[in-house]
Order: sequence, then C-alpha cells, then structure tokens
Amino acid sequence: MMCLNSHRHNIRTLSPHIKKLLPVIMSSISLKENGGEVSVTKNYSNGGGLRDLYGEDSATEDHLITPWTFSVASGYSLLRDPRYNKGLAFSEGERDAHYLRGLLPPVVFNQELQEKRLMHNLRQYEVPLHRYMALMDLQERNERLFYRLLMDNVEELLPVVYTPTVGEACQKYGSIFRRPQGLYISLKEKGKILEVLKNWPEKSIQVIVVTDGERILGLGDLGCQGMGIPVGKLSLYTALGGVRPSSCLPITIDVGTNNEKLLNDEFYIGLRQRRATGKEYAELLDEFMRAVKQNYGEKVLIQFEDFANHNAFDLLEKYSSSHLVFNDDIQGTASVVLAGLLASLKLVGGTLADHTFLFLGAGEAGTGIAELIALEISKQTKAPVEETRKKIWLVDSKGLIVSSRLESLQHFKKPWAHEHEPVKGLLDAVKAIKPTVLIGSSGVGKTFTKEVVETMASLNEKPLILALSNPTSQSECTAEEAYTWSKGKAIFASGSPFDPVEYEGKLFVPGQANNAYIFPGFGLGLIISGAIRVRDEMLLAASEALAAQVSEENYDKGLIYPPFSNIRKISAHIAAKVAAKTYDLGLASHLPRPKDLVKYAESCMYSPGYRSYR
Ligand SMILES: NC(=O)C1=CN([C@@H]2O[C@H](COP(=O)(O)OP(=O)(O)OC[C@H]3O[C@@H](n4cnc5c(N)ncnc54)[C@H](OP(=O)(O)O)[C@@H]3O)[C@@H](O)[C@H]2O)C=CC1
Ligand SMILES: CC(=O)C(=O)O
Ligand SMILES: [Mg+2]
Repeated sequence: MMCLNSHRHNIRTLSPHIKKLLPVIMSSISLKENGGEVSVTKNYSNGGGLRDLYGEDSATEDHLITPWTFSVASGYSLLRDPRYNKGLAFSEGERDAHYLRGLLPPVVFNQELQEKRLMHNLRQYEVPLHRYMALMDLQERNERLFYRLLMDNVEELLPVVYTPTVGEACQKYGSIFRRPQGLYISLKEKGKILEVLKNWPEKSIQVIVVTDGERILGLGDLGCQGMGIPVGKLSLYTALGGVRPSSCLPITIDVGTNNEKLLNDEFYIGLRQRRATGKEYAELLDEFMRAVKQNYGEKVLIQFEDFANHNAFDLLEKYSSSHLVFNDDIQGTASVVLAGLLASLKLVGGTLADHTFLFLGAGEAGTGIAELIALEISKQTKAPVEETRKKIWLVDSKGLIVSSRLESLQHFKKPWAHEHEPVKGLLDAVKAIKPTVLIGSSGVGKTFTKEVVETMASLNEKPLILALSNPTSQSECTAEEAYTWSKGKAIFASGSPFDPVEYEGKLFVPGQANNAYIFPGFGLGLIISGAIRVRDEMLLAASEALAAQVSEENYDKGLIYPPFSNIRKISAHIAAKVAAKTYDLGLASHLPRPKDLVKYAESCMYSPGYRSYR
C-alpha cells in the first residue's frame, strides 16, 4: 500500500450516491472522522495501478454507472470554500499545512485589515446595487469576513443587504444571478420535496425563511426572484441575532408568477407560467411543510416571508398548531410596531389605551399590528379584546373599514369593521377618526400627503407617524415631508431608512420601524429554549424587551427605537424574554432552563472571527 496524499473533505457535502458507495470506497481508502469532517487517505494497490472499483472500466455501453468525481479538498479548494476561506488572512503555518503555498501572494493580512480594505472598496461604488453584488460575492467567497463587515458596519450595510437595495436586487435577480444561494422548490419538484431538501449540504438546520415571491416588500409579485428576501433575512439572522449561518436555509417556492414583465423577461429564473392556486398550491405547500418536519424535526423554525395575504393568514393558521411557524410580515411587524408605540409613550404621554390608531392598509402588516396592539391594551386594562379593538381603525383600497362593508370583507378585516358611516379617502378618515397615531402599511408610496400630515399635526401636539411600507419608493411619506409638513411636531419612523433631517435649525433623527429589530432575536429565543410552538404572548414579550432597550439618550433625539449599532445586545435581550415566556408557557424543550437567559443567549451567538486551522 502506498499513501499518496491526505486531504480533508466534509462528509456532509457527500452526495447520497457517494455515501452509498462509501463502503466500497472504504476498501481502498481510510477515513478518519472528526466532528463532521473526514480526513481521507487514498490507498492505491500495488501491481497494475488502480483497481476498477466502481466498474467504470469494465462497464459496457448499456451498463449504468454513477458519474461522480472524488474532489479532494486541496489548498485550492479550501480557498474556494466560503465557510473556511480566509483569503490573505491564512497564517504562514496554515499556508504550509493546507497546501496554500504559492496560491496566495506572500503578504498576510489580519481580518481587521481585510475589513478596512473591503469597506474602502465598497464605498467606491456609487450605485447601491453594485454594493449589493459586491457583498453577495463576498458572502460567497469568505463568509466570516462578510459577517464581520455586516456586524461592524450594520447601519451602513443594512440598507444594502436589506431594504431598500434588496428590493431592486429581487427585481433584477435574473440579470445579476451568479450562484444559487438557497433552495428552489418549484412545481416540478412536486412529490420529491424531501429529496430536494436532502440535496442541501447542511443537515442541522434551525431556521428556514421561505417565500413564494408573491408580495415582495411593496413591489408585488416577483416570483422566483423573491429569493433575495430569504437570503437577506437569513443574513440578518446571523449578523443581528447570532444564529450560525450553516443553520440557516433560504427557500423559494416557485408556483409561477402573474408578473407579465417577468414572464416576458428572457433572463427570468423561475417557472414561466401563471401562478398555481387552490388545491395545486395547497398540496405543494403541504408537502413542503411535511418534508421540512420529516427532514429537520419538530424544532426547526419556519419563517413565512412575503407571501400574499390571501395565502399568508391561512398558512399561519393551518400550521401554527403542528409546526414552529412565524409570519414575519404579520407577527414580526406587529411586534416591532408595538415596541415603538410602547416606547413613544415616554414622549407623548398617556397609556396605550388613551390613543386612537388609524392605519392606511389593512393587510398582513396592518391587521397584524392592529391585533397585537389590541391584545396589549387588553393585557394592560383587563378589558376584553373585542372592546380594545374599537380604538383601532383601518383604511383599505376601498376606504374606511366599517360595519356596512362586513359581508364583503376578507376574514382578517372583519374584526375591524366598526360602526361608522362610510368614508372614502384617507384625509377624510383622519378628519373623522382624529387619530393620535397614523400607520402606513399599504405598500403605496406618497399616500401621506401634505394635507394628511398637516391634519395630524393640527389634531395632536406630537402626532406619531409611521410610514412602514418598503422599499423607500413605497414609503407613505419621507422623513423630510413628515417633519416639515408637521412643522417639526411629528415623531416619525419608517420601514426603510431615511437620513436625519434639519428643520428650522434643529436636527431630527428618524427611526426605522422594521421587523429586522425583532425576528433575529425572536428566532434566537425560540432556538435557545427549544420552542415547539409560537404564541402571541411571546410577541408581546419581544415588544416589551425591545421598548426597554430605548435609552434616555435615544428619547432625547426623538427616537422610539434604539440604534441598530447595538443590535446584538438588543437581540440577546429579546431572545431572553422570548425564551423566558416560552418556558413559562411550557413550550420549551431545552431543559433545564438556563439561569441567566441574557448571558446564555449571548453565549450561543455566532462570532465571525477567524478560527485557526491545525
Ligand atoms: N416595516 C416593516 O417592518 C414592514 C413593512 N411592510 C410593508 O407594508 C406594506 C404592506 O404589506 P402587507 O400588509 O403585507 O401587504 P398586503 O397586501 O397584505 O396589504 C396591503 C393593504 O394596503 C391596502 N392598499 C393598497 N393600496 C391602497 C391604497 N391606495 N389606499 C389604501 N389602501 C391601500 C390594501 O387594500 P385592499 O385590501 O383593499 O387591497 C391592503 O389592505 C409593504 O410595502 C411592505 O413592504 C410589511 C411588513 C413589515
Ligand atoms: C420588512 C418586511 O418584511 C417587508 O417589507 O415585507
Ligand atoms: Mg416581509
């Protein structure tokens, strides 16, 4: 026996075919397993060269063989493995031990210098989409460096990997597509979804973010190109919530698209057909949900993202008693807005029950938020939720939701059909309802007009105005409009970020009311407690935890959310409160309950510093 070479290979990446062949291969190679990794020593026989182990040489034309390549992870492939690649940061010793000599220029950079260089380069791009593409390339090249950058420069890079730029990226996903970054499950995979899941190289998945691409931000149906959203959300799970990247799985379910522009786009990457609906849709989703549970177990968190509301509410209801599911647009948004409202009481005074709320938009975000506000007021005042809903009003595309419309309303709007005469437009609704809080969740930009904002300011000393719709192009108004039209009276936050505004010599800093504050910490709380189901009480706990993180210094600037620069600490506190509630409700499976949940959450977080390789 002659030992020619010894290399490392990740056993998790071996295809099922090769795993089946392993016993055969084992007769000629020796494998040493170490924490999922396997060292492979290839043994060659004496006398006559390689054996025809797989029958390839002796096979006839009609004899089937498995076409496989045994790619050995040499130094070169280490440089191309984003999880382990460190680029110029490989030490001298590592370059020797891992066959990297000559594959890298002589210099050794540390991660800090690499970060400085990359940030310098990123800032040269004037077009946000080019920054997005550069960051995606980095994620594909050197995962730890990508997360280091995102964590250390979160306020600068969040608008790139997330809203607003991710919206443009999804619109142009077919043109900018380089490497697949998640799993695509289309109607073609019907009956085979479990097999498709097994093709994903990672086995211990803890969070899945899944979309069917039908309501991507406020940009509508982007079909298969919605993949940018699960990819972006999961990168925040890691950067903001500390969930290990290898535990995260982005999925797009492709049932077609009704977007004519995409159907006629030669670069469109999805199925070129109109959306499947009804039984065909329900069956595919059901097969998916079953396969996920079968493959990853009971405790994998499935986050539904950017489904259209005619499916989103039903999916959440259908699977919330059998799976660990969370709808970010309904529940995450509700939790982040409630947190902002709780915090704003310090600035506007009174209790939540003293306020009157008016929404423009009565879909997932609008009715989700409305319900959580009603639940919180009910919790605080002990009044039944049917009563507390009465101070919350919603306007949809047909006008104010009132009892005379009850029959024709979608089921999620019915609880909001209060007694009132019909009102058509938002301005008239503001005049009729006299809200203290105005929330935009319509997905339609420029709908908070000058008259609307002026009326809010004439009715309130400090009107609270939240323009939640994403991306920036769909925002109900800009920060500048909110401050100038209200003559500096408004407390303002928006779904996508706006720069600070100077008005009459004073600097106004707008907050970002985005579910990105909630879902990473919320998900981490579920994971560390081993939660098996999501309950509304956990969302309320997350809201209260986030509101508690707003400091006096933040309030002094008129902010109702803490800055994102502190997000890891904020996420640890949210995770701890969510986990505590999960234990209290008897829904935690991770026992015994850790004593200090904040410390425990922090200790579980992924850190992107490089590891040293032996
Ligand atoms: N900041 C954040 O964290 C989040 C922001 N969002 C944003 O919220 C927006 C809406 O999302 P979502 O609730 O899921 O969407 P939905 O499609 O579920 O709901 C949209 C609602 O807006 C109404 N609407 C549409 N056009 C108008 C109009 N011109 N005037 C009045 N009402 C109108 C619709 O009315 P009808 O029912 O009559 O059609 C519907 O009730 C998106 O832009 C999304 O990006 C969503 C989640 C989180
Ligand atoms: C933020 C978000 O989830 C949305 O706009 O859909
Ligand atoms: Mg969303």
